[in-house]
Amino acid sequence: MTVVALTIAGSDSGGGAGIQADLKTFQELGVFGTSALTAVTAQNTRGVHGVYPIDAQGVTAQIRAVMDDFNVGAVKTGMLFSANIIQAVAETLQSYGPSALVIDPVMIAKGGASLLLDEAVQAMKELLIPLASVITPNIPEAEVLASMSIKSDSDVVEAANRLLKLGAKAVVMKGGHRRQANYAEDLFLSAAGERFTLRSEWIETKDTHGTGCTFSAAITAQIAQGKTIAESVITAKHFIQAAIADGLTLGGGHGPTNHWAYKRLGKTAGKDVVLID
Ligand SMILES: Nc1ncnc2c1ncn2[C@@H]1O[C@H](COP(=O)(O)OP(=O)(O)OP(=O)(O)O)[C@@H](O)[C@H]1O
Ligand SMILES: Cc1ncc(CO)c(N)n1
Repeated sequence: MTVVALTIAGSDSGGGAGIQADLKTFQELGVFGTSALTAVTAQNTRGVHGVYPIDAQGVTAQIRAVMDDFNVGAVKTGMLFSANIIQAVAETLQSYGPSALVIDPVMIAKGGASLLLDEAVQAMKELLIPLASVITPNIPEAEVLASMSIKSDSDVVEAANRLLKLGAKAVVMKGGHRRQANYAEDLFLSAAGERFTLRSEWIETKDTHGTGCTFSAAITAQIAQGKTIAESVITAKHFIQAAIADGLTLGGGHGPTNHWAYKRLGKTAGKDVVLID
């Protein structure tokens, strides 16, 4: 049976992040990808040159078109831009009953451009995060959502617990903005009490455009295929490690990761990833 996933996110004309990264990742992991566009960005590896949001009604209509016609196994959200769009997404998804929902709370692109208005943060916390099967903030996003600064390991745990209190069933605190010696470490915590760290070797590269989108899309593809949240996060870490390690060196700025690497490498993909209880 063909498994279907839906991404609700922005377009990256440069193809490394956003909806393009999501659809490529779904494809590589054997899932049929559908999409609802929230905004068009004029973007490349060097930065974001313009943001053109879709109106909330248009976002709702896209989600309805997909949900009314397909049996969607899992949904992910990326760039949502405004409070209006967040409200439309939350209400529309809820009207179909509970879905497996991965929230990547995208806020700022690598070059510093804002992909979420300040006014939208509250809507994200109140309307969307309570629906999350798992939320995958990077450290700056976790600081905003948990209203605290994150410096130490215990801050990471405290912020994760605050996000669980907002209603997410699980959280992955991504470590790409908080290098630990030679490692990139992501902390997984669930409301049911599971906890582990995924550690991989830190890769020296500037080609990290879209790492977060790719990682959360890989989680979504796995959940759609019936894996548990924890299993999905582990596979996604292998996927992103392989994709960063085999970066494509395209463009003059932060190049995209390599979505082909995971499948090509087979069992050796992300082989340095270690799970620490
Ligand atoms: N240099 C690196 N080496 C190894 N793993 C990395 C590196 N940078 C990021 N990662 C991993 O990539 C994944 C995404 O983390 P990151 O914190 O970069 O997300 P992000 O900031 O949301 O990405 P983006 O905004 O570019 O989409 C995590 O699993 C993280 O550990
Ligand atoms: C459209 C879009 N979504 C997400 C990100 C975050 O990487 C980006 N740069 N662009």
